[in-house]
Amino acid sequence: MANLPVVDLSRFGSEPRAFAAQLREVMREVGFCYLAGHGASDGLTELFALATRFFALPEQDKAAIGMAQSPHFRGYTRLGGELTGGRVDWREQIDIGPDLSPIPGAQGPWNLQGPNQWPPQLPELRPAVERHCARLERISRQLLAALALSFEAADSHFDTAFHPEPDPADPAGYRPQPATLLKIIRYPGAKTGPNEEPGQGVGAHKDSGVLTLLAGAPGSTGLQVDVPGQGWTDAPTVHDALIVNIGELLEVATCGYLRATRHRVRTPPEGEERLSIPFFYNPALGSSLPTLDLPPELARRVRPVEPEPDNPIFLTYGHNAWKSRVRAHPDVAARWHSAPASASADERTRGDAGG
Ligand SMILES: O=C(O)CCC(=O)C(=O)O
Ligand SMILES: [Fe+2]
Repeated sequence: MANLPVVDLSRFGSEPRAFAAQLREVMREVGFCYLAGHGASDGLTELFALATRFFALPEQDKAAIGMAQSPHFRGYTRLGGELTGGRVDWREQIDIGPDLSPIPGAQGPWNLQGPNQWPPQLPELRPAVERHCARLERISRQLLAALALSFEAADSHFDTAFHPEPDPADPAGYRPQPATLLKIIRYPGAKTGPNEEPGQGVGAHKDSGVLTLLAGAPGSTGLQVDVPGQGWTDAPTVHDALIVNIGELLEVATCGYLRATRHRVRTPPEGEERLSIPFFYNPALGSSLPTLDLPPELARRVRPVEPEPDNPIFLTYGHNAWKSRVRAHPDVAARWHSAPASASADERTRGDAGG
């Protein structure tokens, strides 16, 4: 049963305008949908099987690739090792990004470029992740092309933010490419008392980037979406569908026409677990998403981007991601980076972070 709208990507080829308009309105009204017809299901069974094997490894093997060892916020985070909204999340996870060399002498957000940490016990993991990420990157590009079209912009409108030309002002060693992030996550079940709310798997948040494509393992429960006008709504895994939502930067780039919607994961019941693999499609670290010039009939329907003074949005992707990473993993920040989440000229006045 799908509690969120369903859109079918296979329609984009045959009826691009109709598909694009449907996606735009769904991402305006709800900010979340199930995506069918995406063709990326094949690798997921294998990836979830590898995830199960990874999480079953002894604690010391998982700790051997602990994020605390990575100035680039890559690797394993143990249960309770992450915060959202200042509260502990009850999940364990591996964070994986583009596997690149660090930028020599990097400051602040430039530290987000760097190598991953892979578990030596599972040599199959890296190729499986890389295949999955390549597929999801193609799907993300299609979705952004559709959204651009739906606002009467060129389908390539957003591409420069993801694949910018090298700029002489960039730090030496910076590789401009999409700063994607894949998380492989396990939420263990826990007992709740008769009048107790389930615990915080991950606290309520909006994603800080552009697009998120989430795969849940079959039967996994616990994801909830704060659907406007409806409140917290369960978003169970639907066979062969990805869950897609937009992040803060796309809300800003569409002047609030599209909506970044809050979501959370509640701890599953005792004896169950949730496995999920979200893929975050983000611009290059040094890029910001170009704002769309909305056609007049759509411009009349924009909404102000809600101000959230505690949580500014930084338009340059690297700054916005740095804010979220430093908040979510203060131990990593304290060990490697003395600088706080950097304020800069491109600060906006709204936002919430997580993911
Ligand atoms: O695990 C999930 O299903 C959701 C994860 C999430 O929202 C996030 O990491 O940003
Ligand atoms: Fe999220």
